[in-house]
Amino acid sequence: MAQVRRRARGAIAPAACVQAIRAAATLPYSQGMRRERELMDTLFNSGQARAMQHCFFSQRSVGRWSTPSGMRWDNSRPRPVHKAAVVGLGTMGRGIVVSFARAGIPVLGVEMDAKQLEVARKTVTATLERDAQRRGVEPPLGLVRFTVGLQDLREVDLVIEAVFEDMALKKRVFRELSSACRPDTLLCSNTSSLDLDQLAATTSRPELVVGMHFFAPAHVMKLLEVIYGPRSSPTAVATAMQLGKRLGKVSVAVGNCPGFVGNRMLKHYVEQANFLLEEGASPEQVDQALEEFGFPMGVFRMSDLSGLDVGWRVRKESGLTGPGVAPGEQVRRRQGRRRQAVAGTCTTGLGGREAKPDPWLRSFLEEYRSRHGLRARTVSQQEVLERCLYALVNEGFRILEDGIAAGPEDIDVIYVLGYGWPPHRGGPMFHAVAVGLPTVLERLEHYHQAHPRHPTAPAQPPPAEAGRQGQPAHPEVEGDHQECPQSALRPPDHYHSSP
Ligand SMILES: CCCCCCCCCCCCC[C@H](O)CC(=O)SCCNC(=O)CCNC(=O)[C@H](O)C(C)(C)COP(=O)(O)OP(=O)(O)OC[C@H]1O[C@@H](n2cnc3c(N)ncnc32)[C@H](O)[C@@H]1OP(=O)(O)O
Ligand SMILES: NC(=O)c1ccc[n+]([C@@H]2O[C@H](COP(=O)([O-])OP(=O)(O)OC[C@H]3O[C@@H](n4cnc5c(N)ncnc54)[C@H](O)[C@@H]3O)[C@@H](O)[C@H]2O)c1
Repeated sequence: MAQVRRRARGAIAPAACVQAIRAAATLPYSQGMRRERELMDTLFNSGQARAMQHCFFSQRSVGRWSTPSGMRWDNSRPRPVHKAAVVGLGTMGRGIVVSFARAGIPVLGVEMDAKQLEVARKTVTATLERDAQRRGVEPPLGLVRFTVGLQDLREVDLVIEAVFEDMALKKRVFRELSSACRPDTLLCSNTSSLDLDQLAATTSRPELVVGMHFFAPAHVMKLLEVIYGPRSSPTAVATAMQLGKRLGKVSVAVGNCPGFVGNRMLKHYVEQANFLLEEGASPEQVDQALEEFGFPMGVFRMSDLSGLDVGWRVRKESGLTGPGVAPGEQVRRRQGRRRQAVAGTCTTGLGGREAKPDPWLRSFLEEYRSRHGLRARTVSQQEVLERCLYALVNEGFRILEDGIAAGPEDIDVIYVLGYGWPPHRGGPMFHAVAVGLPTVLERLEHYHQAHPRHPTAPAQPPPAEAGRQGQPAHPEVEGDHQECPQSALRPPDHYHSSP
C-alpha cells in the first residue's frame, strides 16, 4: 500500500483499488461487495472524479479547435503527410523522429554535426528497439534515414525544425529550408518561445509555417502545441493538428506570443521558484513541495532534464538574462553542468535518475544571498505551492484575456499532458476554481504586498458564461469552468493579440 500511495502522488483511486482487492480477499463475499461499493461511492463523489472527468472531456473538446480569425476544425482541410523530415537531432529532434517512425511515417533526420548525427542514430535505434520489444512488434527502423545537410528535402511533405533556440540561426535554417524544399512543403518549428511570424517572413510560403511544439521527452509526452501565426493558413493549422493525432498526441491550437501558452505560464512558475531560492528555500525543498502536490518532478528536476541550457537560451532570446535576474544565470555557468547529457546533473545535483542535494549549489546560494544582502528565511511548503502555482494560474487568466488560448480547458490539457500537472487536480484553471477564485485572489494579493516582484492578482469578477471560443464551457461536465476572472493588469506585450 505504501508503494501504491507513493506512486499515486495524491490520487485516491489507486489506494481505493488496493483496499477493494484487500476486502475481496479477506472478507466474506457480501461484506467485500459492500466495502467495494462504499469505496466506489467515495470515489464517484470526490473532487478528484470531477477533475478526471474534466480532463477527459477537455481532451476531447480541444480537437474542435477554432481561432479568433475564424479558422475552425470543421472548415479547414488537412493535407496528407506521406514523408517528413526533422532538422536538428538533439534532445527534442531524436524524440520527434521516434514519434514519426512509431506512427508508421517515413522520416528523414537531418543534422549539421556528424558526431551528433551518430549519437542520434544510436539513441533513436535503441529507443525504437526497446519500444518494439515491449509491444512485441518489429522495430520500424526501415522508416528512418539520417543525413548531414539539407540536400534530400525535396521529397518531404513537412519539415520540423528543432535546432538550438536562437532566432538568428532559426531564421537562417528557415531561409535554407525555403529553397531546399518543394514550394508546397509545410515548414514547422519546435521553438519553445520564438515569434513564428518572423520565421514565416523569411520563407517563400508564410502561409505554410506553423509551430509544432513538442514536450520533453518528445516520444513520451502526449501534448503537441500547434501555434498559428497571423499568416498561417487553415490548411497548415489543420495539417499540424491532424498530424499530432497521428503521432499519438493531443494537439492544442494556440496563438503566437512569447512562450505561447505553456512556457508563457511556466516562466512565472520558474521565476517564483528562483525567487524562493533567493529568499532561503533549497531546490530540493521546492521540488518536494511540487512533487507532493502531484507533479512527477519538481521545477528544478524538470529543468535539469530538459537541459538548463535550453531554459537559458529561451530566457536569453527573451531578454531575461543578465545582472539583477534571479540566480539561474549563474547556475548555468557552472562548468560541465550545462545539460542533462553532461552528468545527469545540475541544480539538484541529479546523479543518474536520483535527485540528490548538490553541495556546490548550496554554497553558491549562500554566497549569492550574502552578496545581494538577502537574509535567508524559512519558507513553508504552503508558500512554495501558492507562489509557484498561483503565479502560473494568474498568467493563464491573462492568456485567456488575450485570446491566445481558446478556453480554460485548452490550458488544462496543455498542463496535464505537457508538464505533468496531476490529472486528479484537473489542470491549473480547474484547480483555481476548485480552490476558490476569491482565495486565489487573496493569496496573490498577499504575496504581491509581501514580495513586490510577485505578479499582481487578477481582480475582476469572472463572467459567468466563459468557455471556449464560441462554445459554452464544455457541456458534458456540469458546473465546470463557468468562471474565469479577467486580469486587472495590462497584459504584457505579445506578438499579435488577434492573429
Ligand atoms: C517569454 C517566454 C519565456 C519562457 C521562459 C520559460 C523558462 C523555462 C524554459 C524551459 C525549457 C523549455 C521547455 C520546453 O519548451 C517545454 C517542455 O518540454 S517542459 C518539460 C515538460 N516535461 C515534463 O515536465 C516531463 C516530466 N516528466 C514526466 O512526466 C515523467 O518523467 C515521464 C516523462 C512521464 C516518464 O515517467 P516514468 O515513466 O516514471 O519514467 P522516468 O521519470 O524515470 O523518466 C523516463 C525517461 O524520460 C526522461 N525524462 C523525463 N522527463 C524529462 C524531461 N523533462 N526532459 C528530457 N527527458 C526527460 C528521463 O530522464 C528518463 O530517461 P531514461 O533514463 O529512460 O533515458
Ligand atoms: N529540451 C527541451 O526540453 C525542449 C522542449 C521543447 C522544445 N524545445 C525546443 O526545441 C529546439 C531544440 O532543443 P533541444 O533541447 O533539442 O536542443 P539540443 O541542443 O539538444 O539540439 C539541437 C540540435 O540542433 C543541431 N543543429 C544546430 N544547428 C543546426 C543546423 N543548422 N542544421 C541541423 N542541425 C542543427 C545541433 O547540432 C543539435 O544537435 C529548441 O528550439 C528548443 O527551445 C526544447
